[in-house]
Amino acid sequence: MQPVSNNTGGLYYLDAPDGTGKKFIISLILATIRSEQKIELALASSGIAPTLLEGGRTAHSKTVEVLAKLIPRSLNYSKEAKKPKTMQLPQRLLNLEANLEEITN
Ligand SMILES: Nc1ncnc2c1ncn2[C@@H]1O[C@H](COP(=O)(O)OP(=O)(O)OP(=O)(O)O)[C@@H](O)[C@H]1O
Repeated sequence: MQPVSNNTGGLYYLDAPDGTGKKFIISLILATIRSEQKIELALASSGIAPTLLEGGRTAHSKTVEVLAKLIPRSLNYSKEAKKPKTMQLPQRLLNLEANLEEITN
């Protein structure tokens, strides 16, 4: 939770044998972030994984479209400074099914 609290972000890979609590720990992370009224998107590349978590979504072109709309709207431009004053982005884009190839590329 430290990278979320400190807004530092990061890439973390959770790998463990079947039935050892991966979904359990991800659900806890999701619930904790959402309880702080922060934005969390849980994404997966295939159909079944996102259905296992609260608010999970399949990461496909529709998701990218939604993000593209969401990001400019979340910018609050200062007319004088001509640069973004505040930017509210999801605290975490949680990819539920990243494989090693996707991570290393
Ligand atoms: N820390 C925990 N305390 C109590 N129960 C737990 C804990 N972690 C996991 N469990 C329970 O163990 C079972 C398996 O956990 P979970 O489904 O999260 O594992 P998984 O690693 O995601 O499984 P899979 O690899 O099959 O998808 C669930 O019934 C879950 O509620």
